[in-house]
Parts: sequence; structure tokens; C-alpha cells
Amino acid sequence: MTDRKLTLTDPDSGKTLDLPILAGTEGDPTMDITRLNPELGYFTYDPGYGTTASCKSDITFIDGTEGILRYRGYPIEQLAERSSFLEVSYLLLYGDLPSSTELAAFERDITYHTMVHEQVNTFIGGFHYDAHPMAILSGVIASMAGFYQANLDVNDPAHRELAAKRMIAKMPTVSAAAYRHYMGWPSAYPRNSLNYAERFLHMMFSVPAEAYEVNPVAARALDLLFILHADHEQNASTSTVRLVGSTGANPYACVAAGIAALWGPAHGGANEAVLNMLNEIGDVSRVGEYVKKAKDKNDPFRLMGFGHRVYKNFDPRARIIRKACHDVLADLGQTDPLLDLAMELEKIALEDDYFVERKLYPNVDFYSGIIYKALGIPTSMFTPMFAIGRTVGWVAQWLEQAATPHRIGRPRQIYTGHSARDYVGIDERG
Ligand SMILES: CC(=O)SCCNC(=O)CCNC(=O)[C@H](O)C(C)(C)COP(=O)(O)OP(=O)(O)OC[C@H]1O[C@@H](n2cnc3c(N)ncnc32)[C@H](O)[C@@H]1OP(=O)(O)O
Ligand SMILES: O=C([O-])CC(=O)C(=O)O
Repeated sequence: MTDRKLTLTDPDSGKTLDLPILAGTEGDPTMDITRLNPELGYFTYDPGYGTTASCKSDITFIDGTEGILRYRGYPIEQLAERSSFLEVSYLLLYGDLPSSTELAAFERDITYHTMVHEQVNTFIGGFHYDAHPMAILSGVIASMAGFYQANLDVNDPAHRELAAKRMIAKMPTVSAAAYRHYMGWPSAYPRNSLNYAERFLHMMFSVPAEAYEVNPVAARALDLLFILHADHEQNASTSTVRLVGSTGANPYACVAAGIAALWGPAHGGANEAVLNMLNEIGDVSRVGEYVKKAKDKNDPFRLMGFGHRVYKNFDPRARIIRKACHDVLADLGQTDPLLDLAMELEKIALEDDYFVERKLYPNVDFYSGIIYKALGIPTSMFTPMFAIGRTVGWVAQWLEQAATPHRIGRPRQIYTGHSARDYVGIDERG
């Protein structure tokens, strides 16, 4: 960072701010802002956007130092304890908790839209049988622009709201259909007498020849996980949704792009990677070896489910999920050695200087897979589970942006290539 300052006036408050100018590349003094932008004015070099706020938002507050998360002002702990996923969805979308009449109407609307067009199942049938469900999800959600609201006008608030509700309603249906495609089972229609989480479990696991009763413990555990994943301000997938949305693209395209971003193991794909890692470690006696590997700069391995761009403290959701792991396993009458392994890994990492100095703590993805596994959900479906919960955050953020004057998202770069040179004909090249 240089010690030069940039003076800016905040257009809202009129306050003048002195901001540090970030240099080009650390250790490269020639990579200087003024040299790179002689006439365009200033922009900061901020790889990974660690110090850039791309928008203003009323939706989610995070204090990463203290480990605080609030949706619309409500602490995540209270929502986890007392609310339901659809109530939280209403809160995120509309800004306040609903009255019982408002909640009933919202639940009715979501339930009304749970079916997918029959040709969506044909589309899913075209995927290879072992396609990753995230590939199916991103493809199918993008295709919905062709199935629903042919004349969707993103400038019409009623059109936007309908698209948002459709996505929240259909995401579990498509996710369960992706799983059934892998299993080779016929598609299952949403059973609308069930609630959101129950309906998903029913679509996942019911097979025609057998009666399937949804376990209420499983449904409540899933509902809790959906609440905890519902929004997390400008994370990579949500920022992607906003960026695509800033071009005026239709919301199905925006959310499909968000799903693609979520899939990566540095983001939502970490929940799948955590379970694979725990299985690979296999035994408590090998935890130290893997912690050592994660610290080795010559080894690309990282402790999956550890670290966070914003939390420099325990992720409050990880704390809730760790407790829920114990409760759910006990209520289902199960034990899982992977939970002991995960807790040992947490303990050893949190006592290690490497993790302490870098403030690396378990994140939301660290313990969630143990609950999904206890519910019978296969590892490849873990990231779709995250996507189901996060859909409301994506659409709430997209709606907020669409309802507010905004510019197209367009970061700048620092050009590091050749200076101007003349074209040389192919025969004259040395
Ligand atoms: C829902 C979510 O998206 S939550 C995040 C899910 N992702 C994961 O769990 C994957 C593992 N974690 C990570 O890769 C990172 O911690 C991220 C992607 C979450 C955050 O990345 P950033 O904020 O960019 O941190 P960055 O990559 O700069 O890491 C900072 C330092 O901690 C180290 N570090 C970060 N995470 C880990 C980890 N899980 N294991 C080992 N070292 C780590 C880095 O090597 C770096 O060390 P250095 O300063 O010596 O070079
Ligand atoms: O906020 C982030 O960077 C990652 C994320 O989505 C989450 O933690 O839920």
C-alpha cells in the first residue's frame, strides 16, 4: 500500500474522505496508480475485492471481527432458534417479519409455484446419468428463462417478484430431480400438503413402490440449514448474481451464474470437499498429518471448511451447526465418527499458531455435511443443498439492486502487457 491518499466526497453525506491508494503489486514500486491512469483519474488495485464495497444494501449485516451475522437486523441465533425458512425468506425479500396472514399468503404463493414444466424433466433426462447435480442445476435454472415469463420485463416490479418466488419454489424441485436422474428414478411431483423442507425430502427419497414418511427431525434440521445459508451479503455467488443483473439480464440467467460461482470449492463447493477430506483423513490419529499438510506452502491442500474472507472469528453459523450435529444425530439415533474427527480437527487447528495468526476458524461449510449425511443426502448433493437455501439471498439482492438506480458492474484492470508495437507480417517474423 502507498502512503498517498485520495480525497473523495461521499455523494450521499457530502463528507470528505481521505482514502489510502492501494499500490499495484506489492514489491513492485513501478506499478503505480498515477502511472497507470494518467488521464482517467484514480482507481484502486484490489485483487479479490478485499477492500471494495460494490453496493449499498439493507439486507445482511456481518461483523467479521466479532463473529456477528444479522438478517435485516435480526441476529442469526434468534432466527435459527425461532423462525422457519419461509418466514426468513419473507424477511429477506420484504424487509420485515410477516404477520401470520402475510406469511400464510407467502407460503401459499411459494407452494403454488413448486411444479416445473414437464419439459424440464425431459431436459434433465438429456444429461449424462452421472452429471454433477450442480451442472444440472445451473443449466436448468438458466433454461427457465425459456420456460417461464416469455415477456419478463425486469423493469416491472410485479414481474420481478413473480420470478423471485418461482425460483425459491422450484429450486428444491429441480435439485431433487437432478438426484432422481442420477438414481434412475422417475420424477417425483412436489407434494404441496408438506412444508418446504418436508416437500424436498419427499421429492428426494420417495419411490413409487414404497410408502415414504418424512421424518420431522430431518425436516426441521434441513429447515435450520436453509435458514443459516439464506444470505451472506456480497459473497462470490451473490456478487455474481448482482454483476450479471447489472447488465439487465433476466433473473434466471443471473441465478444460474450464481449457482456456477457457488459450485467452486473455495465457496459453496467446500461442503462437499469437507466430507471428502474427512473421509480421506479417516481416523483421528491422522488429523495432525493433515493440519501439517495444510500449513505447507508447497502443498496446494487447504483445510476445507476453514477460513473466511470476512470472519476473523468463529463463524456464528458453524457454532449453531456444530451443536445441531449432536442434536440431530442423537434424535435420529445415529452416531458418526466423522463428527469426532471434525471436532478433533477443529481443536488441533485452533491451537496451532498458523491458524491462530491467520485467524482461520471453521466456516458454515465445515459441519453442515455431517447433518446432510445423517439425513441420507449424498455428498454430491451438498452444494445443491446450499444453493436451495441461498436462492432467496440471491433473489433478494437482485430485487434490491433492480429496485435501486445502479450502474453496470465493470471493474477496471491494471494492464501489465506489452506497450504499443507494430504488426509484423508472418513471413517477416524471426
Ligand atoms: C460459504 C463459503 O464460501 S465459506 C468458505 C468456504 N471455503 C473453504 O472452506 C475453502 C478453504 N478456505 C479458503 O480457501 C479461504 O480461507 C477462503 C477462500 C475461504 C478465504 O480466502 P481469502 O480471504 O482470500 O484468504 P487467503 O486465501 O488470502 O488466505 C489468507 C492466508 O490464510 C491461509 N489460508 C486460508 N484458508 C486456509 C485454509 N483453509 N487452510 C490453510 N491455509 C489457509 C492462506 O494460505 C493465506 O496464508 P498466507 O497469508 O501465509 O499466504
Ligand atoms: O461470505 C462469503 O464469502 C462466503 C459465503 O457465502 C458464506 O460464508 O455464506
